[in-house]
Amino acid sequence: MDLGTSAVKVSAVTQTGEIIAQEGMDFPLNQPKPGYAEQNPNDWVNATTVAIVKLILNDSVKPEQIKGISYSGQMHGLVLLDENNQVLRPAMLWNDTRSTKQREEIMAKMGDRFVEITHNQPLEGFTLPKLLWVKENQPEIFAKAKTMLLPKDYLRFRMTGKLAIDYSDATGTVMLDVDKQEWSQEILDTFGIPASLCPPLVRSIDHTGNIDAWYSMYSGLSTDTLTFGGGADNACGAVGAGIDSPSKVLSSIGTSGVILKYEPQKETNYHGVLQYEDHAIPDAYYSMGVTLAAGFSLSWFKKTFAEKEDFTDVVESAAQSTVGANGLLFAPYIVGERAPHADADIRGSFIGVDGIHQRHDFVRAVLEGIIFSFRDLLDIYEKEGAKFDTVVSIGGGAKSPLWQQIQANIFNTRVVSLQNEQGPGLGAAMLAAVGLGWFKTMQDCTKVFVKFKDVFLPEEENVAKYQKLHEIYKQIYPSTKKISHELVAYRRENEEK
Ligand SMILES: Nc1ncnc2c1ncn2[C@@H]1O[C@H](COP(=O)(O)OP(=O)(O)O)[C@@H](O)[C@H]1O
Ligand SMILES: O=C(CO)[C@@H](O)[C@H](O)COP(=O)(O)O
Repeated sequence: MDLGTSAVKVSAVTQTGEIIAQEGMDFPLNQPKPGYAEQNPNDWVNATTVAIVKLILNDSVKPEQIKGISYSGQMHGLVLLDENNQVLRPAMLWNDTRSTKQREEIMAKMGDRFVEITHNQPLEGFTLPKLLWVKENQPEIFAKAKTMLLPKDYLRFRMTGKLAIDYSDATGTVMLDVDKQEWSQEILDTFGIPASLCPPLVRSIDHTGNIDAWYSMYSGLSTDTLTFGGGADNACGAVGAGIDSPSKVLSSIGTSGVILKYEPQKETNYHGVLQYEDHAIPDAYYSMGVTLAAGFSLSWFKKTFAEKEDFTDVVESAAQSTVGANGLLFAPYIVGERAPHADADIRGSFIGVDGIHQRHDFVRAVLEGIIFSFRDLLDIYEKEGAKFDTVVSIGGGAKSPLWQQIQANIFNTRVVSLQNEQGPGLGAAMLAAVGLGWFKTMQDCTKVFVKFKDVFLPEEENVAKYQKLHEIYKQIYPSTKKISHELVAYRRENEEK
C-alpha cells in the first residue's frame, strides 16, 4: 500500500517482483487557511478499502493469495486518537506550515542539542511542532489525546487493531533519539509530552499483526494475511528504486519533490540543512532535501488553467516551448518551502512574463522550475563532496519522458526510470517479501524486484543553457522573499477579519 498525499495506490506483487495488478483512489486535501493542509484519516481507510475491493473483484486477486501487506506512507502527518482510539481532529499533514511559532520555541528551548539528538531542525512540516501547536491552540483536544500515529500507521491500526510505528517514520516526528534509536525522553520532558502518546517502535520488516476479523469482513481480505512495519514513503521509494549505495541518487516527483541519498553511517549529521532519517533497510540511513510543492505545483497549474484537459497532453505541450521556456522562470514555492530555503511564508512566482508567452511556455516553466529547485538540493550534496553517477526518477512525475530528459539536462547526470514508476509501493512490497522470509536480506530482494526501464542522457548544449538559467533562478528566492512575506501577511490579516 502506498498512502500518498493525492491518492492511495495498492499493488499486488508476486514472489519474483512482477506487479500483476494495481488499483488506486484519490482523496481530497483541505487547505482552509494559509499554511494549513489537512486530510480526514477516514478518507485514507475508505479509499484504501475501495482499492483493495477493486483488486479482488476487478483484477481477480484471490484474498488467500495475499500473503503479506506492507505500507509506504506520506510522512510526518499528525493523527491523534482518544482513549477509545477515535480520531480527535483532522490529520495535520507534512505540508502544513502553521507551526512556525512552535518551531521557533523548540529552537529557543533546545537549540543545537535538539539537532544533535534528532539530526534534524524542528521544521514546521515535522510532527513535533504540529503536536505543540495542538497543545497550545486546542488544549481540550491535547488533553484527550492518548495516542499519536502517522498516516500509514493509522491505516495499519484500522486493518489490524495494532498500534505501531517504524523507525523511518519515527525519525520524521523529530522525537526520536537517532543515536539511541528510542523515543527521546529529553525531548518529551522538555515539551511536556507524555511518553504514552508514542506508539511502539518496530523495524520496517517486522510482523505487525494479521488482518483482523472486522477489517476482513469490511474489505474481503483474509485474516491469514500478515502485515509488516513498512516505512516513510521516501524510505520505501528509495528501496523500490534500488538506491542502495551513495553513488545513486533518488529524484522523486510526487506531491512533494525529493532528492535523496543513501547514508551507510548513523554518525553523519547535516545539522538540519538536509533531513536525516532512519532507513526502512535495517541499520541504514538516508538524507534528503524536500521541495514542498513539486508535483503539487503542476497539479495546481493544471487544475487552475487546464481543468478539463488530459494531464499527459498538458505536460507534453511543454515540448512546443524551448529550453528556458522562451525566457520564463517559475519558482515552485506555492505552499512555502522546506529546502534549501526553510521558509513557510515564501510564495511562488513566474518571472519574465512577456507578451509573446503562450500557455505551453508556462507549463514548460513549471516543469523546469521544479527541477531547478531539485538542482539547488544536488548543489548542497556536491558541495559536501558527493558524486552521483545515476539519478533514479520515481513518482507521478516519472510518467513524463520529457520531464525526465529535462532532469538529465539540469542535473547533467544520466537519469533512469523504473519499469513501474510506483517506487514507494514496490518498496513496501519488498519489505513484506523480506518480512515473510522470501529473501534473507533487502539486497537479495533488490536484485530480483528492482527493474529499470529507460535511460535519459544529458545533452551537452542544453546542459550549458540550463546552467546559465539556474544561476538566474537562484536569484528568485532572495529577490522575492520580502514581497512574498508581505503578501502572505496581507492575506492572513484579511482572512482573519
Ligand atoms: N501524466 C503525468 N505526467 C507528469 N506528471 C504527472 C502525470 N500525472 C500526474 N503527475 C504528477 O504526479 C503527481 C502525483 O505523484 P504521486 O507520486 O502519485 O504523488 P503522491 O504519492 O504524493 O500522491 C501529481 O502531483 C502530478 O503533478
Ligand atoms: O514531507 C515529506 C518528506 O519529508 C514528503 O515527501 C511527504 O512524505 C509526502 O510525500 P508525497 O505524498 O509527495 O510522496
